[in-house]
Amino acid sequence: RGVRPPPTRIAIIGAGIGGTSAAYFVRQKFGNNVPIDVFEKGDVGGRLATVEIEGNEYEAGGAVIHPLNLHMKKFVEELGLSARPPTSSLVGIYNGKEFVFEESSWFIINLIKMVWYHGLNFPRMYMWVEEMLDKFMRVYRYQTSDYSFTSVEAMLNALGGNEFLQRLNKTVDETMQQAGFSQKFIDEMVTPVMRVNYGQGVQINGFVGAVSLAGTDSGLWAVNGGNKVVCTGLLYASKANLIKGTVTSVEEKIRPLRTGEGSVHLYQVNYNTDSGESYSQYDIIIVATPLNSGMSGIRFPFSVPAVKNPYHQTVATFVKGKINRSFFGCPEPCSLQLTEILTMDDPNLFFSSIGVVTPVKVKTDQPLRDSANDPVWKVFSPEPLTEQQLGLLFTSHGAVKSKTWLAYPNYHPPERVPPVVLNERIYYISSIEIAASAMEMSALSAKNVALLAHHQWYENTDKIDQEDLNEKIKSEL
Ligand SMILES: CC(C)=CCC/C(C)=C/CC/C(C)=C/CSC[C@H](N)C(=O)O
Repeated sequence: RGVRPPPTRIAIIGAGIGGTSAAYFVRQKFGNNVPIDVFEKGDVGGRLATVEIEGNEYEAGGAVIHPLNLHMKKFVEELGLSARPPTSSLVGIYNGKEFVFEESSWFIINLIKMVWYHGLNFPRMYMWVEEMLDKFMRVYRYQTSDYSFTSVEAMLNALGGNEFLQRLNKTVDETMQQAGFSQKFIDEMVTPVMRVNYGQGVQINGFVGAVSLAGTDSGLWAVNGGNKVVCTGLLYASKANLIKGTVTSVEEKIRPLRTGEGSVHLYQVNYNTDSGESYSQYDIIIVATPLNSGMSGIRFPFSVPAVKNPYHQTVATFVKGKINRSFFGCPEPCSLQLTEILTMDDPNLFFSSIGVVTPVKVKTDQPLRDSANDPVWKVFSPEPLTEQQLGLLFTSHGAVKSKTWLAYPNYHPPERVPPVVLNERIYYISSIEIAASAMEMSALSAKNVALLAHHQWYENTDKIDQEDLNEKIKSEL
């Protein structure tokens, strides 16, 4: 049997972090001669977007990266970009009436407060998250050795066995209660973290809950110039062809071979651009945009399971102004120095968090915070803020800009996980988001899909869905 020729053309739908990292990994795997088309109806970067306020740009979507997110780290290094540390903040937790926790600028005071209010819940939480993170890190070894998975479940199982799989079936509330965390700690500390990171409380699944808690680790960072520059960089490095258009449908086409013997099965991507309707044909299609209702609207010649639920709406509103400290129970003159206010679950609260943000570009000649000027605050809320609500949160304000996102899945365990393989040679990167939506999750799903597409094309089955991978890899070393 001869070696199969490479695919004639590969399509990637979506130029967010999933789609652009797929272009990068597909180029690595399939070589320089395969044409890659990337379709994008909006801006390159997708949900990694910025908002401009008075000449500065601020992260409006995916904002933070964990120090152990190795794909994002490598992209930044290889693209010659640089990291920007997040601004230090003083965090307060607000229950709708008063603060249940106020961070101090003194480490020792925070330590005493934490132990006083929550006993050993804090250190235990860090250990709990670190244990999961340790297992999660196995993915990098698997991928470096070219192993791939045909489903999110198979990947999670290879990383953390049944424990990881079970995280998708229970809420983070149940999971943490069963692990012995106090309900007071879950309500006062865990819920606010879920609300700021995923706009939802502790009813989200235990896996995304742990990822969200990893987002409280120290050393988080972002990309200097904006996280979206990783996407433009990856697209450029992959030498893919960007098609600015909306994909409307994918059709299957059977073309008889010229020799008269047999036929080839191709996929036709139909799309609209400013110059009208068009189509192109491909051997492989990678879908890197959520197919959930109200999102992409692409029609396929088959049904896609588990993508019925719409994504969760989150509005990011940027306000340059003076926060109304008396709204938070501290009438002027008020010594409240908090720069990040997270909230507990309270049906009367119209926002989930409010915090000071700094521009995405590090300017050496400008202090990160400038006391002469009002800071820019980012407010997360489920609905756009009304004038009246802005008036409650700010005593005075200048520029206001907002961005409404369908940001991440509505998490409702037990989760129905969408497939990674939608059909023969059609792959779905965004299925990973039901486990957890984060930049690194999309990047690793993209690498998995690039490996899987390559192995399936060249019928390399010994690199797909291998059992006991952790042990197998150890014996290979
Ligand atoms: C399994 C565990 C504990 C971690 C996996 C590693 C990982 C993906 C860490 C990401 C942590 C992080 C930066 C969380 C922030 S939440 C995502 C947020 N919505 C955003 O994208 O900004």
